[in-house]
Amino acid sequence: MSTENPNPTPEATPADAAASASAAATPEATPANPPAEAAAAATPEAPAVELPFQAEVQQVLALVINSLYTNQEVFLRELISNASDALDKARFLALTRKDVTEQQGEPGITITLDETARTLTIDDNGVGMTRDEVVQNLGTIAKSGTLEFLKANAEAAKKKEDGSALQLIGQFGVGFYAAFMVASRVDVHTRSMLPGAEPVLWRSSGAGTFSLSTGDREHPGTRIVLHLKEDAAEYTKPWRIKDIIRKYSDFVHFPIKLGDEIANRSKALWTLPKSQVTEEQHAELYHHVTSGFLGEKPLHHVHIAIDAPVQFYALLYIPEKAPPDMFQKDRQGIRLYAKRVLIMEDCDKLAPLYLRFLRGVVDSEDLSLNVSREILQENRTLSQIEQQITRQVLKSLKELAESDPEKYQAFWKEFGKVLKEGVTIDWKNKDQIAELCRFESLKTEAGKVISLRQYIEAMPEGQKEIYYITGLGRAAVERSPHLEAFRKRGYDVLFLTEPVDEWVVKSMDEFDKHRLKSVTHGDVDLGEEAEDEKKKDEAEAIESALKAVKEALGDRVKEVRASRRLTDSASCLVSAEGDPGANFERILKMMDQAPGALKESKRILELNPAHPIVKNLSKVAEREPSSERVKQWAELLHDQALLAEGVVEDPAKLVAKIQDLLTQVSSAAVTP
Ligand SMILES: Nc1ncnc2c1ncn2[C@@H]1O[C@H](COP(=O)(O)OP(=O)(O)OP(=O)(O)O)[C@@H](O)[C@H]1O
Repeated sequence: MSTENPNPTPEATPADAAASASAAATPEATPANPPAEAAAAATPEAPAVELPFQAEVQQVLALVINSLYTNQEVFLRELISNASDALDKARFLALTRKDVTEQQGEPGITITLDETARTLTIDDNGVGMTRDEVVQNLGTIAKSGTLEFLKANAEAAKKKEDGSALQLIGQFGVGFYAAFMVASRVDVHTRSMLPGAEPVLWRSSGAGTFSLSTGDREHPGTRIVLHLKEDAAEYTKPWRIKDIIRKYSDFVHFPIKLGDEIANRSKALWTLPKSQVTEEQHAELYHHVTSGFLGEKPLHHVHIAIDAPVQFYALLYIPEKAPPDMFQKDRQGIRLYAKRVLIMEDCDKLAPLYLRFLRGVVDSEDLSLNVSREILQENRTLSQIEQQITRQVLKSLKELAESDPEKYQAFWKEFGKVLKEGVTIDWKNKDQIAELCRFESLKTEAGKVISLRQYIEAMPEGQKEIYYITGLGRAAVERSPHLEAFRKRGYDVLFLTEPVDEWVVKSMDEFDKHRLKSVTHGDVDLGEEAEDEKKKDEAEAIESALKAVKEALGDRVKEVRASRRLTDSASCLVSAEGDPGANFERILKMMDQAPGALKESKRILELNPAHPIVKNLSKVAEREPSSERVKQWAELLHDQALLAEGVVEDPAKLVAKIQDLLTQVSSAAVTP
């Protein structure tokens, strides 16, 4: 759901009403994005009606009540979180529309406990809900797939007994229903700030239906009364409630009143000096802004306070695990506040795409509350904030890599492939991002990574270039014949095994003055004169093989030449310098962006002049350059080069060729 400016003009128009009435049917409707003008929605004198919960809600409720019962106390966190959001939305509406009903009193949350009646009441003077919104918000489940996810995870989470079950609740917009873990009946008295809204009373015992009637709430806001179950009487004890608030909701930047006391510190965490924010508070805010994403603590946070050229605070979190929506367009992002007022719940203009794993809050004094989403698209202040955030986050990651390499590796494992995109799109910060990149290599163990800087520092004398190989995984590149000469020389070769790497190397010609060079492209020159001479002689010695093989393969290869990169294998295929390369072409094909349009570039077949097969072939080819036998061997040298890359176009045909050859060899062996 997004809290964009719902209506920048002060007067509601018929068009608004029509638009918002249709919005009421959408699950994304929120009070700050009003789905229905109250005038169109309320039916003031209607008697109480009994309505069924959406079928999904019934199942979710059953799961919440019966399966996810450990750590019950978080129900309060969920209700406070909703109240805090409602207060944020009220502030926003009050500042952007003149026609809404004024909020009464200071914005805040009040909790009242009644031991005798065994009730807990949580009251906010936030945005409230219209009748339609009540039905929509407390009768259905907004996010699709919620039930399936809960079902799939509830049992596993329950078994773990580490609280992860409850974390599931917040993540899927079913926070409110957590009330039924502790309450046998819930009454919601609410009244929307929208013009003409009537009070509504929603009531349910969580068993299949809810009733809806005209309420008696005088002012905008929501009061939720929990009639606690017998075994939940502890939640009428002030000390218990205070504890829970301290534990989960201390960061809430509205006062939470409990009796005569304010139970939380009610200060926007991001405005505090860094040293004053505890790890627990970070965890709480993180939970709030991520809707309790899997209940994890943030892996790392970046706390920014900047005064010029634009004033803003930012408290940004990097999750422990990649959020499942990271690659979706409507993923959760960073919340944008202007002068402590939430103006957008998910603003994608605050960080570049390659930092899309960031979650958190940005708050600026320099933004007008009246900005609409369209204006934000072009907003200069926002782009200045984005630049600062980018710089600070990259700096913080660099510090993390230096101070806590293990944690950095954990970060890299989850988000490396996203961060790497930065090399290809952010020219200004390309070098800093390149510094942050990590790769496996010929010399690292599987799963271990090194930086480009570490690579350079470990280069043996004489090595000038940074060598890499691209492919679809460590296993695919590790045994590649292209690495043979490098292995022999003791040169390391970076393994670039993610699709994005192809774009990375195309955007990065060099790093710290060392050229990046693909070991599967062009010629290799490992730089020893004497070697060169020797190779030249060897190449001359296999002249006939080179010619005969080229003739046999015809147009399928660009060239057949003697290899300087093979030591053990007989043949390999390489791309000409400047050609896209086989792996890249394979990736493009998989992406299938322009089916059929992609023409594979031809490659060069290299033969190892020191290999017995090649030497023998050369001798035979001298005698009978176009014989069937020579053609057959040429085919096999080509096939075996493809096989080494894990790609054989027609395996059955290859098997037939091998069988043929074995037949000849075995016949020769039995004939004395
Ligand atoms: N105190 C409240 N005031 C106004 N609206 C509320 C209040 N409590 C709940 N709502 C509305 O009911 C909706 C459903 O609440 P619920 O806690 O089930 O999910 P959510 O808050 O949308 O998702 P999540 O818990 O993941 O943040 C909210 O999005 C909000 O629109």
